[in-house]
Amino acid sequence: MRASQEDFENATNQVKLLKKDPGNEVKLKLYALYKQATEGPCNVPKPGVLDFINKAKWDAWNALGSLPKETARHNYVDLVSSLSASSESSIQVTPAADRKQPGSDALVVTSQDGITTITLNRPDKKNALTTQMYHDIMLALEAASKDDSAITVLTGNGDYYCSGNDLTNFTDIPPGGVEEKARSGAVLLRDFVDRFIDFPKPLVAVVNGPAVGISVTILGLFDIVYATDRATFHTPFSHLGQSPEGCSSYTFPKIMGPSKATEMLVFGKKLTAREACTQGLVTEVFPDSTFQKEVWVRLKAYSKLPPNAMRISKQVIRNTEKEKLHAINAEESNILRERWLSDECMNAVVSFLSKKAKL
Ligand SMILES: CCCCCCCCCCC/C=C/C(=O)SCCNC(=O)CCNC(=O)[C@H](O)C(C)(C)COP(=O)(O)OP(=O)(O)OC[C@H]1O[C@@H](n2cnc3c(N)ncnc32)[C@H](O)[C@@H]1OP(=O)(O)O
Repeated sequence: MRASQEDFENATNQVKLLKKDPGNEVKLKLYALYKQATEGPCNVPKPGVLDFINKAKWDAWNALGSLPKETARHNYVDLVSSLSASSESSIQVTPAADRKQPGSDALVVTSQDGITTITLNRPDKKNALTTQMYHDIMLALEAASKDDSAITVLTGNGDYYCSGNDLTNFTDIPPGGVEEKARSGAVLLRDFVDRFIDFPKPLVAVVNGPAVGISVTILGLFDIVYATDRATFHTPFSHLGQSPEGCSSYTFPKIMGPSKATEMLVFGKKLTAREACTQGLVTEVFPDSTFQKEVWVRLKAYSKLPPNAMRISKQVIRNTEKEKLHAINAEESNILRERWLSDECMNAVVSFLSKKAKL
């Protein structure tokens, strides 16, 4: 049965209500079908190669060739209804019954033995952080701060801990354009980092493999960092035309001294786990073969200590710096907002997305 104009209009409204970001590939498909359904075959000039967002949109629309408007309308309605059926948050929570239930599984939260564990779960993308995941991590931290666990852990599934910001986050441009995107990205970054600054209980990173970008910089806000000897720590901000975040412009010089911090944050020097431990960013390194076993035995023992005493002691250690950290976070986020609009940053993202460059 063909979709009516009314079905089509309902579907365009339904898209705005999707709870889960369907991802850039699907959004491009929706865009292309919408344009084809309303305007027919692609009829605008091809954008320049550096205008990669509009070029991706143009490519998607142009790829539909001479598909009839009616068929495009029908395919659009079908696609939206399949998305609505599966639209939930990307946070998966087990076994605590009172938490939000899963739709997809990019983030898994478990609570056991007095430990709430937040696991990045996109191993095929090296646990790169999508916009949805930033939001879900904030929700998970909020819930963990109030649950009855004593300790909260962040870790990754698969061979990577986290490859940092998902670079395809840059391709999803709102109607307000790139300036609007950079503005909302900076707000998201600031909110995200604020949650780590304010987190009230002992926060532990279990670094199960290489860590990149923001997953490294926020380590300065964790109370303990355990790493496998396979882990590396890489902040290639200059390579990406970007600048440090996660309060690392303050925490790294404080932890390792300004010149070692400069090697990492300005020159993008990648540290091994042992180097990171020597420099104080990592608390302890374990052989990969016994990493999980040793770390979890240790954490289970810690989680049996009186939770209120641990919480209060953490706050005594951290609270004196909180105000300063919030100010630094605000400043770093502002500076990054401008960096994201620079040619240096755009070119680096284009290179990665066109598979020309990796770190
Ligand atoms: C204005 C926009 C604002 C947006 C929202 C802002 C929110 C806050 C932002 C905070 C600022 C953060 C900064 C950072 O984190 S900078 C660091 C960014 N990360 C990178 O540059 C890493 C890029 N990835 C790589 O160089 C390599 O993939 C890597 C060395 C990590 C692994 O190489 P390897 O050869 O082992 O594996 P593959 O490259 O084949 O990777 C497997 C698949 O995973 C995809 N992948 C990996 N990392 C990312 C990533 N960061 N973003 C997107 N996709 C990633 C990779 O493309 C492969 O996918 P396919 O199998 O589909 O090809």
